Amino acid sequence: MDNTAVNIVGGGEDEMRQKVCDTIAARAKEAAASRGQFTIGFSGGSAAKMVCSGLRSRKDVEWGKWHVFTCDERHVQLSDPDSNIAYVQRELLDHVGVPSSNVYPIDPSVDVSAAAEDYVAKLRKVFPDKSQVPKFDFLILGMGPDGHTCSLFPGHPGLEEMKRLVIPITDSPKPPPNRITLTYPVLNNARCVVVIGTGSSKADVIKKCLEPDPGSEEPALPIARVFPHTGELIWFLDTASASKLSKTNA
Ligand SMILES: O=C(O)[C@H](O)[C@@H](O)[C@H](O)[C@H](O)COP(=O)(O)O
Repeated sequence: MDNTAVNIVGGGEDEMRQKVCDTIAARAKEAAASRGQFTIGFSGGSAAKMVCSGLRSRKDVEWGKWHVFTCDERHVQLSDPDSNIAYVQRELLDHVGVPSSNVYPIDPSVDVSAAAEDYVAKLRKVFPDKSQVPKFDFLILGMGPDGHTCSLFPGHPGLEEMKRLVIPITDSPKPPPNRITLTYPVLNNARCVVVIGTGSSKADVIKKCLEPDPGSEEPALPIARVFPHTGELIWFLDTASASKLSKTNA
């Protein structure tokens, strides 16, 4: 069953923000009703900007049921402008009622390897069954022009990690170099993954992912390896980032 939906939103950033946030609010309502909580992972960059600004004023969300993680995080102090969770805290969580005990920052006081292990322990507070890979209700992913997502970069050994849930990265080509990131076992176990792609700089990589050259022998790009086993995969693209897709998609 192909569980991928490609939504090309032609109405500009505001319409895209509205559609993405409507999707999040709907999945959050379903999760809260059926499981009593909503577990979500934020990526950094433009996806976080779009989602935080779009969710901040919503009144149809049970914020007390949310558990907020980051799909990847820079290994910096929480006061550092590069901190993904600090951005989400400042731009969204400070404006709504998510309990601080339900927000999971990294521990920047330990080295990046220990921070990855600490993050697994934080995941296990919300997903305690160690026989199961954590199953997030919702993950928000961005992608770079090189096809990276989270802090999983082309050609990086982390792409092959199939056991650890979180790994340290010390050579990120996107600064800063030291990060932690969820791995594919977690990404592909989610109930719903949204990929947000905007701007012409992403057009080539989106074409490669969604309309791959059948004769290509290139390894799949990191964002193209996101394919939830049973969950939904929803791409939200604007017209600029979708501009190289064939007419049947665009
Ligand atoms: O922490 C990070 O750097 C992000 O999680 C990263 O994976 C981001 O999502 C992409 O680099 C796209 O960023 P833009 O959408 O801002 O280009």
